[in-house]
Amino acid sequence: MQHFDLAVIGSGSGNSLIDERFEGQRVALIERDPVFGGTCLNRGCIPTKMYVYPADVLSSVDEAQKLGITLRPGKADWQAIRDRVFGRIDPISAGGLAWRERNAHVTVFHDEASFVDPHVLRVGNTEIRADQIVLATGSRPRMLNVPGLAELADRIHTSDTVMRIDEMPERIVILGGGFVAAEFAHVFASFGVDVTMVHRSEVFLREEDEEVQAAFAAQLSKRVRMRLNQRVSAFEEGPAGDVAVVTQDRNGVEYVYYTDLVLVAVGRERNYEALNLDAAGVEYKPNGQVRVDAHQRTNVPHIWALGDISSDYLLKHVANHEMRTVQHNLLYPDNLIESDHRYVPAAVFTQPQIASVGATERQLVQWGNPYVKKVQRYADVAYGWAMEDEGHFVKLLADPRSWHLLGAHIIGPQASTLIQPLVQAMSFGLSVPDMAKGQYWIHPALPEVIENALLGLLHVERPQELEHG
Ligand SMILES: Cc1cc2nc3c(=O)[nH]c(=O)nc-3n(C[C@H](O)[C@H](O)[C@H](O)COP(=O)(O)OP(=O)(O)OC[C@H]3O[C@@H](n4cnc5c(N)ncnc54)[C@H](O)[C@@H]3O)c2cc1C
Ligand SMILES: NC(=O)c1ccc[n+]([C@@H]2O[C@H](COP(=O)([O-])OP(=O)(O)OC[C@H]3O[C@@H](n4cnc5c(N)ncnc54)[C@H](O)[C@@H]3O)[C@@H](O)[C@H]2O)c1
Repeated sequence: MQHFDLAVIGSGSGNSLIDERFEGQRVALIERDPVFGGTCLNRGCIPTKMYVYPADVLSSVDEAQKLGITLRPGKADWQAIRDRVFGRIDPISAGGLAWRERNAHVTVFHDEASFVDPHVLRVGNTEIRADQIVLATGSRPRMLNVPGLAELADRIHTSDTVMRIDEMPERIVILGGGFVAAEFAHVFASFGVDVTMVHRSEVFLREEDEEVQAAFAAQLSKRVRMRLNQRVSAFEEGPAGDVAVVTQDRNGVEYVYYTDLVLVAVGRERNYEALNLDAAGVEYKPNGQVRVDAHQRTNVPHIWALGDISSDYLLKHVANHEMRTVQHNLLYPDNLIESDHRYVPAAVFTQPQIASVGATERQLVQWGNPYVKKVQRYADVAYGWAMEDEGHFVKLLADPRSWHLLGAHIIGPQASTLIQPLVQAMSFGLSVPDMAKGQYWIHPALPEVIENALLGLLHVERPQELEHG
């Protein structure tokens, strides 16, 4: 049996872990997918944003009129966009694998890994032994278990497949109301596709602040049909050889949506089943989330986990952070470090963009935390005037005793960029007055909307009990 110092399962964030500092070790890297490099590179963050950018450019035509310019409505060449995206990504994936296979200290296995015992993995038809094992097996799209799925499978897609289709559909039904649904709704609507979003609950983007949710629904509903509180009950062949998506609302009333293509975007499931975790005694939650401590160590001391398989956050920047924790802890076992999950930001690259970090107002109310809030409109700062902005804002929540930020929520252009100084302030404990007044803010740049939100916080009325404290 081949013996390794380290076995890493999963070539996404797991692959990045194996840097030159592991050159003295014998390392096994195991990947079951013929495509190397994991979700973010091949079917997640990167290709989606490469579709979002042209969607942003195309949809800017709608903004032009109010600025006094006339742009001709554009047209998306699906095949050109698709080929540009994957013409760039596929060689990166293939090149990454080729480079890895040339590493003398790394053996790449192209097979599925499962535990035989805490130190032994079955990899295809062979068994290997490793002193340390890292689980980085990620997640996959959740599929709905609905009649008609198998028969119409060629037209029912997930985020794994929809970006590679040959022709852009005229109509698409998107099932779900989370990040994936929101981003693809923007992409397809901007490309001129007739988009219907069907969601089983009553709000889109359930984790976001309520004011952001409301603004998002109001703005996206101008471009796509949004249907709430409906569950899919069947997929059927439609009269025109299309797909009939049959849904039911909470009162049992049935609806039918005819479409050329369906995108199922109802969340993700962790890739834990094939690992046979019980054979290693590794603890996991009923949904497959592997339990880890702050060092990213499972209950079995030589088995570590990172990224979607174990994290509360299915985000690449979190997977990368956790990867660096595991990397350090493998290299310096006498000086273990912890992952920092205090201020994890997220951005939804839809239109309008959304970004957030920290608590929502709803959470602060639930927790009974005193807070002050300021909602600052883009439209009230100079750059917002230049943009003739409507409906976008920054919402800040702060502790009126310590003046530390508790949450930041942005909906509007460049939200994913504007949030970063707020993440920095929260991470390093910068107070609202210091951040607002202790530095220059470039005039008349868009971050003035953050500056004004911070200054505004200092002027809102504080809860009465604090005035006398
Ligand atoms: C459409 C989409 C858009 C996204 N956009 C963003 C974004 O903009 N920003 C962001 O931060 N995050 C985004 N994400 C989330 C991000 O892609 C993931 O959080 C991240 O890629 C997880 O990385 P990972 O290393 O944990 O897993 P992965 O990258 O999924 O890697 C896991 C690998 O393990 C392999 N594997 C699984 N089981 C086994 C086994 N038993 N044996 C061998 N190999 C196995 C899999 O084949 C896979 O290659 C997006 C996700 C999706 C789906
Ligand atoms: N920009 C980004 O950072 C980005 C982009 C895409 C995805 N992601 C990550 O990937 C994760 C997965 O995205 P997602 O949109 O698939 O999931 P999600 O968890 O964001 O949303 C899933 C939605 O589907 C609904 N749902 C769940 N089960 C259902 C069922 N059986 N029937 C009908 N509806 C159901 C949920 O209510 C929820 O609204 C995100 O949570 C995020 O962490 C990040």
